[in-house]
Amino acid sequence: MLSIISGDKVKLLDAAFIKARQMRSLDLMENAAKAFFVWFERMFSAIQGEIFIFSGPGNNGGDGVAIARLLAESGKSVKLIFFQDKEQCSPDYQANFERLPSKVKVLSVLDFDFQITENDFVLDCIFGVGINRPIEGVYLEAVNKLNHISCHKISVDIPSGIPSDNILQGEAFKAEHTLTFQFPKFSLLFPEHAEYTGRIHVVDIGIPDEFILNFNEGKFFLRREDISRFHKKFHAFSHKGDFGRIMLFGGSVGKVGAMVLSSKAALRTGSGLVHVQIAESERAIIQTAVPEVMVAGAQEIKKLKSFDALGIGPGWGTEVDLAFYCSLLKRYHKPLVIDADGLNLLAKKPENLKYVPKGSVLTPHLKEFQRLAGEAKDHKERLEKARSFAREHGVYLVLKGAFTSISTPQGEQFFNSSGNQYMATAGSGDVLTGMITSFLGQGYPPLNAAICGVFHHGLAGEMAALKKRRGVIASDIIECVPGTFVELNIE
Ligand SMILES: NC(=O)C1=CN([C@@H]2O[C@H](COP(=O)(O)OP(=O)(O)OC[C@H]3O[C@@H](n4cnc5c(N)ncnc54)[C@H](O)[C@@H]3O)[C@@H](O)[C@H]2O)[C@H](O)CC1
Ligand SMILES: [K+]
Repeated sequence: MLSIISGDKVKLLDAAFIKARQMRSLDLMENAAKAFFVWFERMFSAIQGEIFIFSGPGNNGGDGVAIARLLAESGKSVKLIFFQDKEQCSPDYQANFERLPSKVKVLSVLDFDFQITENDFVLDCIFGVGINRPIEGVYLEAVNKLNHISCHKISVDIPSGIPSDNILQGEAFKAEHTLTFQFPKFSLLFPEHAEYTGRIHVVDIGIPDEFILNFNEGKFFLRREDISRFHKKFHAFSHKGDFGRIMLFGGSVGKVGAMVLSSKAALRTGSGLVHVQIAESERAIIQTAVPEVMVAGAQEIKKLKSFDALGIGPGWGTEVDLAFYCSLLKRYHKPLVIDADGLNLLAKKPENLKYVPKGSVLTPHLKEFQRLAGEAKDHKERLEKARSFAREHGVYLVLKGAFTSISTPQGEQFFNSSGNQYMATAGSGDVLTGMITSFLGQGYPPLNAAICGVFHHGLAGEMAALKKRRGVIASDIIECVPGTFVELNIE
């Protein structure tokens, strides 16, 4: 799992690593440039056009100079555009400048005519994590011009202008791809920056994760290779009971589809037995749509404790009897999952939050979270609120969106990397509720259930989008859930 550390710690990390390995900072810059080069060759194998590298005065600019050398040596046509005289640039920038082959054309931004065409590439190496104020003057002018040119655009480490841990003030370079070193910089995960970052790629520059862990501030980035360790292993002698008995509450009149999706998703995630508690009049619908599901009667509701997990909220409506809801929360002492109207009802009467069993998983989207925790001025503040909320109420808070975050009662935050924009479709959240409840019912600790639920849900969305793109609907995501276990090699 990658640790996400703040920009001002990156310098400390580099210094400590260089010292421990007895290497030079220049060598680390070379690693970064090589990592870029390898990625670039893989992504854009048959490039036509020229490569324009815009290099600022710091080490981000230094990366750009080293990249210029590697690309030129591999036969590409490269122009390096600088902003400051060499003497005013960082020592590693200067050292790389000395090593530039003569075939790299070097010119000042003041002399550059910005004649860049569609097939050309612009590499943005103006500022990295060392940016300490909004860009202005020649930098702003160049960024504005580049933002109006149509060509391939790649930011190195972070789009220039965006601070590594804060919301952008002013303007920044708009990239099609951002190749970030070692771990995604925190601000790359903010929705406010989506139009600047383009697709985000993380490349290793040789600093082991365990080393970075020393600088960790409780933020982690979840990738495909991290997921199997959060899974439980089942064996040939496992029986239906081991896969859990769960009960889902929701599906008011006209919204029974939410329960169809949640219950189907739970079954596809591996639940042994799924009961649903829905409006009387809607029973026939669910039993026709999902014959594997059982409808709960008064008996089951009485024996709530015999269920391994509960999922509350999809399509429940806000007319639910609050006394009934509170009695569920009070009578059930194990972690459960709350979504949609289950959350809206808590937002209406926040005093009932105290009845939510500790360790439960709450899965609001941004609007539902706002109802629960109040307005936030930006995503950074929203994530802070999510962290405090999880701590204060002793729950796992899954804040849904791109890079869904999971905040823990201990104050950690995990950011998910799977999924895509096509999952923003009706019922997608109901699917996630079913999946997390299913994992919880299979005996996963709540954090593991949340992590596996969120990652597999996103991966299923990616698989569904391969053939359907914006035509993906929630049922397609469910159909792809079993394939995610195959894809990640989970038994
Ligand atoms: N471990 C790694 O991830 C490595 C990353 N590398 C790269 O180095 C940069 C960070 O380099 P640094 O020199 O600290 O910062 P910058 O290049 O971003 O530039 C700082 C430079 O610019 C001045 N400055 C800051 N803001 C402004 C502004 N708005 N206008 C004008 N000037 C500004 C500041 O005073 C400094 O002089 C990282 O992102 C990676 O790309 C290394 O290559 C190796 C390891
Ligand atoms: K940059």
